[in-house]
Amino acid sequence: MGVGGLIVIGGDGSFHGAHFLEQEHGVRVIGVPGTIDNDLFGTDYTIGYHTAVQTALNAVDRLRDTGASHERIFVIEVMGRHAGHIALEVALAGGAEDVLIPEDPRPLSEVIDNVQAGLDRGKLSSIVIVAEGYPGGANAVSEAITQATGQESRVSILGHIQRGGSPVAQDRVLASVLGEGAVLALLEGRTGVMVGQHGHDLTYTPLEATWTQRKDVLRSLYACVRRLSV
Ligand SMILES: Nc1ncnc2c1ncn2[C@@H]1O[C@H](COP(=O)(O)OP(=O)(O)O)[C@@H](O)[C@H]1O
Ligand SMILES: O=P(O)(O)OC[C@H]1O[C@](O)(COP(=O)(O)O)[C@@H](O)[C@@H]1O
Repeated sequence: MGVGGLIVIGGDGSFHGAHFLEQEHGVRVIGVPGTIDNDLFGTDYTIGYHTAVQTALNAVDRLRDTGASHERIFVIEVMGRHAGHIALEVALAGGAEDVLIPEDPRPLSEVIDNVQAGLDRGKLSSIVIVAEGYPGGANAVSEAITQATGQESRVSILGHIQRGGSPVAQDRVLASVLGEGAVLALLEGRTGVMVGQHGHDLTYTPLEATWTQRKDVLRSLYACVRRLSV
């Protein structure tokens, strides 16, 4: 085909295509992780993730104003069909009362107890962050909270605004570092790997491992959200 090398930016769908191009046509390929979900094995962070978190957090800050002034519970749904990375960071940074993620479909009674405990202590508003992939999404969570506590709650589904806009500095830096790493990898003769970053180190993970292995959410963050939401 006359293609010396190909750098593919994307997630597991794009990497599947890149893998088959390499296997079936001998094209040298390097993957660069790009997804707001941050759910790719082989890198601490993916390009787009930090921007999506910041965008969602800005929305949470705005919704908090109505929550406080109107004394309401807000159930805010963030993206993440299969992953709770965005939800966890938004919940922690946004001071949410609780967070629900697909990796841990715990019973809603726990969230209700948490919200009720806040109400009993005189809290006038609460924020619950729900990742899109949690069963039933924000609507189911809101209905259950209202039914159990008798308090009005409002749902806000942030949707596709989380996947666009001007990237935050962390994403620009990450994209620059990984982009350079991908070009250098090709020049060094590497192929069939995704360039990622662990701490300050660049790493190269076989493309197949990025979809056969799973990156877990940071359990320490999850525990921290729940400890701080008292
Ligand atoms: N198994 C596959 N083989 C070849 N190409 C694929 C495969 N899966 C996805 N693709 C291609 O990769 C593109 C991006 O995949 P998609 O799943 O939409 O996004 P992402 O790369 O973020 O996972 C698709 O539009 C499709 O053309
Ligand atoms: O409705 P769409 O366009 O399929 O997008 C929603 C899905 O894409 C994601 O935003 C991930 O997108 P990217 O991997 O392209 O960044 C998921 O969180 C969500 O489930």
